[in-house]
Amino acid sequence: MTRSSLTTPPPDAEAPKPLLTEPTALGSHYSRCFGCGTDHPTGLHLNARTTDGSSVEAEFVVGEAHQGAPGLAHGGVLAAAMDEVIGMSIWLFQRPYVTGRLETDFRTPVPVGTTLHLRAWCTGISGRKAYLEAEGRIGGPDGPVAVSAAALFIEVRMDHFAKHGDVAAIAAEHHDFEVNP
Ligand SMILES: CCCCC/C=C\C/C=C\C/C=C\C/C=C\CCCC(=O)SCCNC(=O)CCNC(=O)[C@H](O)C(C)(C)COP(=O)(O)OP(=O)(O)OC[C@H]1O[C@@H](n2cnc3c(N)ncnc32)[C@H](O)[C@@H]1OP(=O)(O)O
Repeated sequence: MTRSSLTTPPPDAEAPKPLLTEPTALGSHYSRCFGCGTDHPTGLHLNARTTDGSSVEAEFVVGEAHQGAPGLAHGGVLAAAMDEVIGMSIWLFQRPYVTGRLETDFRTPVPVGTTLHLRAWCTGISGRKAYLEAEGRIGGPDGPVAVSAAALFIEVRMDHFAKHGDVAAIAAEHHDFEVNP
């Protein structure tokens, strides 16, 4: 993976402490999310889980709706898969983050019909900044890496989503979320 200094953890970065100790299915954080929403008609439908509390695994089956060149996955869709699985891997620590920067390496073409085996993990946290990496392998979980990514996520307050997003949709799905805490 080629990554810039912006997505490389500084020397003072700390490893996050796992909260989950049992294998756990993570589910969708929002039914209409392009990455994980079960109600999204053409989304990625990632169904992620963790086995160790500090990394996430999921599969993405590249469909007709995800093409760029005929018969091949669109690079932006592959980047979205990286973004989503990385977002899930930092959500493991139950603090809200958003993507600040996402760097993606496209190593091999990914044909429609391919199952991409995704994995993401955190390489360090420093203040509000979380440093993360992800990869997508083809042919199996240990197959060749087709796409890889490094990211900088920034911790936000929960009201970030209410302030900038759809409060009614949040209220409908996140009953434990206080719009005006
Ligand atoms: C309750 C309903 C909500 C439910 C969701 C809740 C939680 C999440 C739940 C589940 C998650 C599960 C799955 C994951 C889901 C999705 C994955 C995809 C995630 C996304 O797809 S999310 C959408 C795309 N994302 C954005 O929509 C961000 C837009 N943006 C901003 O909202 C601001 O830009 C923000 C907040 C990032 C920063 O703004 P800010 O004002 O708070 O802070 P500031 O600018 O001071 O930055 C602080 C320090 O970060 C450095 N920094 C910032 N950006 C940088 C960059 N790009 N490169 C290098 N360094 C950067 C600064 O240089 C400074 O560094 P220093 O402290 O050293 O000076």
